[in-house]
This record gives sequence, structure tokens and C-alpha cells, in this order.
Amino acid sequence: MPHALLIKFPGTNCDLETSRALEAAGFTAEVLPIAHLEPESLDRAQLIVFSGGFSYGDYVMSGRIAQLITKHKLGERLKKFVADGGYVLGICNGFQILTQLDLLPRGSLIHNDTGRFICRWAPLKKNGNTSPFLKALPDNFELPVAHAEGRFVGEAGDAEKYVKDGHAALLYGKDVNGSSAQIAGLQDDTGRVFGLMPHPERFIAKNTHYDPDWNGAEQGWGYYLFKGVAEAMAA
Ligand SMILES: NC(=O)CC[C@H](N)C(=O)O
Repeated sequence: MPHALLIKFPGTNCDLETSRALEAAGFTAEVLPIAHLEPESLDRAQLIVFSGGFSYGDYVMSGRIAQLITKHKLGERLKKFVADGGYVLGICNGFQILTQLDLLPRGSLIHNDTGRFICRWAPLKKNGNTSPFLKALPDNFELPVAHAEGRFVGEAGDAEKYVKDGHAALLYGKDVNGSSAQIAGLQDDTGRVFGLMPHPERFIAKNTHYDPDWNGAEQGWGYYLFKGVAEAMAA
């Protein structure tokens, strides 16, 4: 079974739900508090996960302190992990951390255009079919979002470029937070590093859908994200 390492910072609060989702999809999962993280910790994992939450209280900007500490502790080890074939997933606050760790195409997640925390279900659509994290999902699906700083912005023209070249593997089906080009998720050149603002771990069991009669699939859509990457690893 592939092993997932979930790095937990003070204020991370989606790690247990995410590890349960990973276990349901065929991973062994381990939550590792940042204080115990060593470069060697990565040796036992095939997937590193930065879960959602409010690391260090979102002070300075979401994910900033978590990124600085991760960089300080791991140096280039995380890049080597990816170069050696490893997978990295950042969900919500984890996506905010990943964009700052320099593992994804350049850009930032800033305050939603409404200036408010958004907690709702969002329609999503795949942009192409290159992401191993999305390969088991249909072209259109939905997941919950819950964030204050989820609006993706880049240098002029970058967002449109990422949509065209496939780095923006996941888009909102309609405007949710003011994200440029409605970008909801980004991948690196290999596809093994993926960050997204929506929360797949919050829609594993189908009865957690807001419509009690929902019957879109056997499991909630989030399940298929974790399942897809487990299958991609096994292939
Ligand atoms: N659910 C989350 O991970 C939230 C991320 C971050 N704390 C924000 O509000 O933008």
C-alpha cells in the first residue's frame, strides 16, 4: 500500500478527515506534527499531504509561516522527493503553502473578492485530463469550499496561460471567489504536485452531499480524487 505523510502545523484541522479519506482509498496514512518532521521522514512516503486548516492562525498571510518552517526544515529535500517520483498534494491551506514552496507554477492565493470567508459547495470542471489526482473524476463535479484566501492571482497573463497549457488542471464551473480564469487547482509539469482550494476529504461518503437523494456516483466525488492517485501510483 502506498504511504501518505500528512504534515500537521499548529492550526491544521483537516488532517484526520484527510487521513481517513486516504485510508478509504487504499493508502496507509500518518499524521506527522511539524516538530517531528525530518528530511528522512520523506523516505517512507509516496505521497506528502499538506492538509487544510488555519496553520499558525493565518497570520502574515495564509500558509506563510508553515511554508517558511517547512522550507527551513526540509530545504531542497521536498523537490528531490518530487524529482524521484513522489506525489505532493495541498488542500486549501495546503495549496496556499504549496504555492509559496515554489513547487507549482507561480501565483498567489489572496483574499476572496468579497473580502469574506466562503463556505459552500462549488461546481468544478476538469481542464484537460492530465492530472493523476483527477483522472478518476468526471469532467464536471462538485466539492465543498471553505476559505478566506482562495482567489488565485498571477502576473498579468499567467492565469490564462495556465489554463491553456494545462497547469490549471481544475477550474470552478462558475465564479466563486474572484479567482483569475476561475482557477481552482494547479499542477506542476509532472502532474505529481497538485494543489486545490476545494476540500475533497469533505465529500467521501455520498450521504454528506447537501441533497439527501444525490446519486451521482457510488461514493462522494472526493473519494475519487484519492482513489485516482492511488491507482496512478500502482500503474
Ligand atoms: N479550510 C482551509 O484550509 C482554509 C484556508 C485558509 N485558512 C483560508 O481561510 O483561506
